[in-house]
Amino acid sequence: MGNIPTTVKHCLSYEQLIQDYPWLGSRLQEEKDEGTPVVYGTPHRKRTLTREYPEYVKIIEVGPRDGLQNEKEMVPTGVKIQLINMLSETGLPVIEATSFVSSKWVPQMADHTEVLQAIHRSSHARYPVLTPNMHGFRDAVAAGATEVAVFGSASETFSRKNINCSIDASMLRLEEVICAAKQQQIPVRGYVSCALGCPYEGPIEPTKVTEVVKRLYELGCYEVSLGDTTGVGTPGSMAKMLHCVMKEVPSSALAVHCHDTYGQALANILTALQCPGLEKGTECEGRKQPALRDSELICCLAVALSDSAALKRHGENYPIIGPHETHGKWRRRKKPVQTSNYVTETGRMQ
Ligand SMILES: CC(C)(COP(=O)([O-])OP(=O)([O-])OC[C@H]1O[C@@H](n2cnc3c(N)ncnc32)[C@H](O)[C@@H]1OP(=O)([O-])[O-])[C@@H](O)C(=O)NCCC(=O)NCCSC(=O)C[C@@](C)(O)CC(=O)[O-]
Repeated sequence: MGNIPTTVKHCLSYEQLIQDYPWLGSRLQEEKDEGTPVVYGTPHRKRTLTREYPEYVKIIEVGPRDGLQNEKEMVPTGVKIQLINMLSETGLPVIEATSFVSSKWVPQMADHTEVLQAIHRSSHARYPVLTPNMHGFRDAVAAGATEVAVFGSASETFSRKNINCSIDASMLRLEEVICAAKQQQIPVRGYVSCALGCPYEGPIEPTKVTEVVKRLYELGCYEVSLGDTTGVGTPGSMAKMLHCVMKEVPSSALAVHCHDTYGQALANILTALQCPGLEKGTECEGRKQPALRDSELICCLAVALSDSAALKRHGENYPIIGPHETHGKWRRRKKPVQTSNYVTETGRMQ
């Protein structure tokens, strides 16, 4: 495997994942041997993992947006279009195409309209775009967006740094966007950044994450993606956070978005995949949730696929795009590799 990073090795080989995280392997083996779910942790931190993995994992490709948004060099519009078209050909069901944010804040996404209008839309895929406010929403709809994503944060400081307003103010903005989208029958996804920690505030309480997720869900997001924005999460903090959020928001409306800054993304995703759904008949905000079985768990796993060789064939010398080092920053690999999978986002469980 040479200098291929851990995450890529994990994507290529489940055995490698188990080798690098032996504790996962032993527990999986225990489960297999005993034929029952494993309960671990001290009594007050008990958590049961499901024995089976979901039968279906929805992959949400976010590379063209989250991957490219902080590239130092401007990625030519044609390359972005080519990348999205190639991703569409892989059969991915959802490809986040671009972002209708301010080009003063994120110059890499300034060509959002050209990108959205020029891509070949596959009939089996959806192409959501980020819209932080009504300005962005209107531009996105005018450019032909048929699905949008709004984003908030569980950290007050991150919210101010990222979108220049408090969490409360952002909810008012997002409510406007969600209402306008509803009127036009445009589905809205939500993101909550810093779900497992903030680069400014450090650890974020799962109850705070839950509060913001619940608000977005109640406003009308059909799915809320829990962002480990700087990749500081661990299987332990992921399990704790999900456990808390799932008490208030049905797992069918949740996704996880794991950055691989510290090589933990796959382990965190594995934890999310093992997380049991709500118990049969659980009351959630007065609505009776459907009974869920392990086999009905649906988890999304967004893997940014980048193929430097393919991009080169199209006349652009773009090295492979790597996992985030800090929020939104992608590490440029010293040497391009042939084809890699970088986990950037995951999850919907149902
Ligand atoms: C949210 C804003 C726009 C507020 O930006 P602001 O400066 O506070 O907005 P404003 O309302 O005061 O407007 C200032 C100027 O921006 C313009 N403007 C206002 N809105 C737009 C718009 N939509 N598109 C284009 N222009 C816009 C507006 O027209 C005005 O123009 P001026 O009159 O000065 O010429 C700004 O802070 C912004 O664009 N931030 C970008 C944030 C961003 O893109 N972050 C990265 C994406 S989030 C993420 O990556 C996390 C995620 C989703 O991946 C999950 C995870 O990893 O955790």
